[in-house]
Amino acid sequence: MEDDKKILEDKGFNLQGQVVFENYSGPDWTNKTMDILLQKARIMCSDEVELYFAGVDVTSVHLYNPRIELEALHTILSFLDKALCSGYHTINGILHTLRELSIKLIQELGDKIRLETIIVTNYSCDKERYLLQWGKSKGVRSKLQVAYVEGAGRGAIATEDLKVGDIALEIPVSAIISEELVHESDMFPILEKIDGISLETMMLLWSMKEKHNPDSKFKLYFDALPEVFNTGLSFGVNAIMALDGTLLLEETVQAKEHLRTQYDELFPALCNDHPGIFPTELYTWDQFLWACELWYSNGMKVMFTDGKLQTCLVPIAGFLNHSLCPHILHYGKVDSATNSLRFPLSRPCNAGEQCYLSYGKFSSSHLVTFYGFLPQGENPYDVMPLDIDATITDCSKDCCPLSSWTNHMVRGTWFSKNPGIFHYGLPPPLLYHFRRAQSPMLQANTHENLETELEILEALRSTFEDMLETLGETDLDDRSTSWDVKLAMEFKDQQRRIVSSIVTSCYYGCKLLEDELLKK
Ligand SMILES: C[S@@+](CC[C@H](N)C(=O)[O-])C[C@H]1O[C@@H](n2cnc3c(N)ncnc32)[C@H](O)[C@@H]1O
Repeated sequence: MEDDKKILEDKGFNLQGQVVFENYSGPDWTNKTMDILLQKARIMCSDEVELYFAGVDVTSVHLYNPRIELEALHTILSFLDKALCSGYHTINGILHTLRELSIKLIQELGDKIRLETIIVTNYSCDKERYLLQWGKSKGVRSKLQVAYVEGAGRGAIATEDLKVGDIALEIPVSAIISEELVHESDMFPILEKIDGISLETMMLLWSMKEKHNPDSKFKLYFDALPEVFNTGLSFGVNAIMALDGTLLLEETVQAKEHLRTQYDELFPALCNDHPGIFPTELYTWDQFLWACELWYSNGMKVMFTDGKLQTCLVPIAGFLNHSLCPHILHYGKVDSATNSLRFPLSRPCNAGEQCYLSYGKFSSSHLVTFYGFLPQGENPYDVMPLDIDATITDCSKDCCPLSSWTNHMVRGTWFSKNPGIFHYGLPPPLLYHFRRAQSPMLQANTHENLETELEILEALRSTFEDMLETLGETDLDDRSTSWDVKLAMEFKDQQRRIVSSIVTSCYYGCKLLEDELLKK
């Protein structure tokens, strides 16, 4: 993030800087102060993708990414809470007023982005209820219940109105499936002798057998797992063919090949050498793939109190679905006071509403491959990497913050607020790269360079038009087919929409430039 820091400093933002409250009087003081705090916090919470698309205009970051807005408001709230706890008594009133305003803004943001959850009523949730009861007996505290929700399997529904900071779910470490279990198992002495095998793979092999163990401590957890996962790793030939023209085709094929190689390295050898511990019928390729999908779609990174980060399966928390602007943003660190994993709310969730988690800042291609779904709403992390030789501008690294980006990408131009001349809704570092490539001595975007601009935009338009052609037309006849073809086609539609937005933006950009040139 060194480059990002540089961009911030160039904009006059000092991340380490103290917040100084000045002139706390006047009717609009609270709103103005909140604006200043938000500008800082948005930048602090921005990731490389947002900073790339914002270019030097980092203050615009929040407009298109509600998740960053939520993180920023949350950062402010934590800062105010800390300040209130540390007892700056003279300004307590001000801090409280700002705190109330942050809570109000978080509430308003939640209302704006609320997703409707349709609960499917004709599904019994017996297995899930048994698991919740088991959890309670193990010390799990939950303000969530499980229901079948349209389009996402099971989901977690708030049983009461939950406020910012409330703990929706608390799981004691003893109810988490972690490495400890594989260490204690009879497989460990065999597995630890295998060269290069990771603890994650050991856990995966352990879970394949434990799933069938009638005496397992986690039996109710395994019983409540889906029989199939329907991720991109299970795509059939037709779905893979439907991905033709997208990068996801190669990604899914490679991911599956990688897993197949891993399986072939272990089996049938382990079953032949240790049939008592690795029974052949439990270690088929299909069951291996099921376990991979389980760990990819349900595994959670957990930081334990000894500082070790492990991928774990967390019963009950595994019912939480993902959202682009979730209720639960910060989780995954075991609380040392309670020795439990807590899931606190970053935005309110009303009783009966589905409570969402963030799985991470993932692109749709990642979510399709490893989780098997496309999130609702516009995903700001849906970026297409561009294979561009960025070394042309490398020599000018220090002159302009835009030159520091070496990996270029695009996303839907609807995320940009600036379709105007010299911007065209396209990422500023990408345009900068092409400008420098065309005319290395270029100092600024001026009307002298209109011809160069036009050449760049025409070249970009032609590249993305070719890409659109490669993606082909939507085949509406295939809509009623299997889940995998449907998902692959929805993904491709989304890719088409992104590319098409870029073509349209280039087209309008060219028009703007032609009009300007006529005026000259
Ligand atoms: C950790 S599990 C969540 C619980 C899951 N729905 C279930 O029934 O077991 C992750 C899986 O839930 C589904 N999922 C999560 N978020 C989703 C969303 N926003 N839309 C559709 N499916 C989602 C995907 O199938 C994903 O692989």
